[in-house]
Amino acid sequence: MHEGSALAMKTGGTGAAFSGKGLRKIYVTGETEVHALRGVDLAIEAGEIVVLLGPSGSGKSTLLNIIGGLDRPTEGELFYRDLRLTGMPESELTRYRRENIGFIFQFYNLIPSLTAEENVRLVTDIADEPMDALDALELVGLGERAQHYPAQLSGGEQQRVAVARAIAKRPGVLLCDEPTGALDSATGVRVLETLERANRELGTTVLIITHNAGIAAMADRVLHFLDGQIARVVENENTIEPGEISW
Ligand SMILES: Nc1ncnc2c1ncn2[C@@H]1O[C@H](COP(=O)(O)OP(=O)(O)OP(=O)(O)O)[C@@H](O)[C@H]1O
Repeated sequence: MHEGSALAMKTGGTGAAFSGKGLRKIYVTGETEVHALRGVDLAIEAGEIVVLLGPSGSGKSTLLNIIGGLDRPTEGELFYRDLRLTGMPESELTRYRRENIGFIFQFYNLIPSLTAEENVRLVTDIADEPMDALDALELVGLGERAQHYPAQLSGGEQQRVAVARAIAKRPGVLLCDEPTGALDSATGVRVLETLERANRELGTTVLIITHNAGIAAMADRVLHFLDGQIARVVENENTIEPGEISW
C-alpha cells in the first residue's frame, strides 16, 4: 500500500469516470451554515473500486449524493467522463442519473408487494438496454428465489435483490452508501461479492461508503475523509477478495 494524491489514477485503466475540483457544499438551515465539503478534488477512474472511509459527518454521503446527481455542490466543478454535471439543468441531471448510476443504500427499499423479479423489472422496464431481470438475479446468486417476496428473503438476500435491481440497467457506476451496514459479516460479504462481480464482469465503477475499515482491503483506492475534505488517499497494490474479509 502507498499513499498518493486524490488525483492519482489506477494504472492500466480505461480513463476517468469522475473528475472534480474545488467541490464545496454548504447547507444553510435558518441561521446555521454547515460546511459539509470544504474543497474536494477527486479523480475516479472507470472500472475502479473505491472505498470512502471517515468519521460520521465528514462529508462522505454528501459527496456521493453530488456524484450521483441527487444534490449539487455550492461551489466547484464535477465531470462524469465529458459531461459537466455542475451547472447542468435538472432534467439533464435526472437523465444522467437514470442512464449511468445505480444506487444501493443501507436499507434495501424493495417494494414488499412485488416479487424479487418484479422489483428488478421495475427498473428494466424503463431502461434503454437492460439485462434480463432473471439474469441480473442470477448474477447475485438469487436466480432460484426470483418468485419470492421480500418478506420471504433474509436481509442479505434482500440487499442482493437491491444490487440486482441496481445493475440490471447496466449502469457505468454503482454508488453504495453503507451497503452492508445492516448485515452481519458473513451476509455482508456475499453482498460485497456481488459488487466485486459487477465490477469484474461488467466493468462497473464502484464507490462504497462504509464505517467498516476491513472492507477497504477490497478497494483499489481508499479515500479517507476528515472534516469535509479528503485527508488521505491510500492505494492498495494487492486487493483482497471479499470472501477474505470479516468483521
Ligand atoms: N440536508 C442537509 N441539511 C443540513 N445539513 C446536512 C444535510 N445533509 C448533511 N448535512 C450535514 O453535513 C455534514 C456531512 O454529512 P454527511 O452525511 O455527508 O456525512 P457522512 O460522512 O456521510 O456521515 P455518516 O457516516 O454519519 O453518514 C454533517 O454535519 C451533516 O449533518
